[in-house]
Amino acid sequence: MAIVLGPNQYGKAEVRVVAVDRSTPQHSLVDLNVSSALRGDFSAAHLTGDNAHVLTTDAQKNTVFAFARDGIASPEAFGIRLATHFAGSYPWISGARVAVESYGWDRITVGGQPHDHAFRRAGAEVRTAVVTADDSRLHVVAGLTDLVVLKTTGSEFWGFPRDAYTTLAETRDRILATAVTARWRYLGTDLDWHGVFDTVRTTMLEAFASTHSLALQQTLHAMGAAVLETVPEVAEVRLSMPNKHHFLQDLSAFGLDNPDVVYHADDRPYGLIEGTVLRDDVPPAEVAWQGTPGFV
Ligand SMILES: O=c1[nH]c(=O)c2[nH]c(=O)[nH]c2[nH]1
Repeated sequence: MAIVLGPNQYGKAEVRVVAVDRSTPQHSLVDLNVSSALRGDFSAAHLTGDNAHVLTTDAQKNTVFAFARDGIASPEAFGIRLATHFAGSYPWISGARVAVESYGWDRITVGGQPHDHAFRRAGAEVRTAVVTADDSRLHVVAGLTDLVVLKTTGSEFWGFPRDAYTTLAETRDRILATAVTARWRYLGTDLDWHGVFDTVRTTMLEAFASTHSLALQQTLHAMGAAVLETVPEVAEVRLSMPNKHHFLQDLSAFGLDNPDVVYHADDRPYGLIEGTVLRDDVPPAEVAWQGTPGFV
């Protein structure tokens, strides 16, 4: 038996960089969490500790800060800049993946006016971009995590088989709530990144709201399909959607009725509905998805 070195990569994870634009009295800020990972011939470092091929993770971190000095146009553009730079930096580096998380900040309003330089975190939702430079091809997968949505009607769930352990009552009207985690792969690498992101996000929200849901699975498909119909630059959409159950609370112990008014929002367990919606005329690009956890 021989022991061989298998696939490997290395980089700096979770570089937290905040860039402030002070070019006008109304400041703006970009708040990112950037992770880089390099692939290539790093066998000597693993086998003998010879670091001649190791572009240090410290230098990777420094590159993130240095590139931020020129401005961070968008998570996608910043990721493309970094991934292209790393992949081209030494002959033995064959590819790079740069993952960017972007945290939103809204202006605080004071007396009804948006403040020039005071902000509050925009909630749990995170915008993401993963750029993979591989064999001189670039792949961009954008997305969002924890877009929490709820509708108070327009959701049914019935017609499921009843085995020995099925107790769930059929319902023709229920609360539907989820925290959308979505990733979508672009066909282009030179797009209006903010504009196309906003279109995808709005399209998913509108599809969630306007689809009369017979199952969260159906809603998931409708959201992905709406994105593909609306945005030709998107090749595939992967969605992970927990079913955040809301159970009608029994108030009879207090002599009260409960005509669909008071619910218990349960946090666990939750149904987890995941799926991919894709065009059938576009070649797959699995390399673009490597390292994206939690998606089928
Ligand atoms: O939309 C739903 N899909 C399911 O698969 C499921 N299973 C369940 O218990 N409730 C629901 N709701």
